[in-house]
Amino acid sequence: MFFTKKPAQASPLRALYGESVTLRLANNPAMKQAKSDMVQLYYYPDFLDAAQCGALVRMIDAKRRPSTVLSEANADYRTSESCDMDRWSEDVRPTDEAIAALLGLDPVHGETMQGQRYAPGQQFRAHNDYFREDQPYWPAMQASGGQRTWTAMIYLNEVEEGGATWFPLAGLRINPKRGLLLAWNNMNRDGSPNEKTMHEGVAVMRGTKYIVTKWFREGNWIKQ
Ligand SMILES: O=C(O)CCC(=O)C(=O)O
Ligand SMILES: [Fe+2]
Repeated sequence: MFFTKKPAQASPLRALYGESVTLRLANNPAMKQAKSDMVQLYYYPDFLDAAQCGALVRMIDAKRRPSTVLSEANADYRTSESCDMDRWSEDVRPTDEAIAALLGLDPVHGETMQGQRYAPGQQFRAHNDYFREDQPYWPAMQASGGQRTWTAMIYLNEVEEGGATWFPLAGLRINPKRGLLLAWNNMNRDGSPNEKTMHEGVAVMRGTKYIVTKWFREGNWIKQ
């Protein structure tokens, strides 16, 4: 008997999210697309101002705890500290809703925004944000809204050295800049997972890196 790896599945629903968000971003003059045939990645400089970034940094500092991952056993895989940002709080909600509106997605698809803090030496090793449907965690993810489609992240400060977000397979490397938002499609045009979206939060060398990340699901994260 042979066990073969199941080929990545195309999905009309995920393809539709790819297409609708792409159209929306293409019509936003503040949004710039990275030059890559492999990954659909967009930049929006100064999406948040200094005061908004500062408020989020203070919240992360107040609530941070060691980060977790779904399946990598390796202890140094994600060494940053994270926290969930309360989407109903008056300090989080406007940013949370602004990100969803920017992408043209209903906020119910958005997971709880995560704050992350990286001290010198801390990193988030190469990974894909989408879920692997052959993993034991998948049924639980399916029940909480299914596959991740788009990722949005915002750098909340400048880092003295290190801390880039690196997409080694797509040849893209983005340096942290306060207020800069990145958004990328984790899927291919046909809605299958795009392996070329593999990325890494490169170790910080000097300074501290603060970001917020928001992952969008194909289904509803918030149950109505
Ligand atoms: O820290 C970074 O630059 C990347 C963070 C990241 O990949 C994530 O939060 O999914
Ligand atoms: Fe990621």
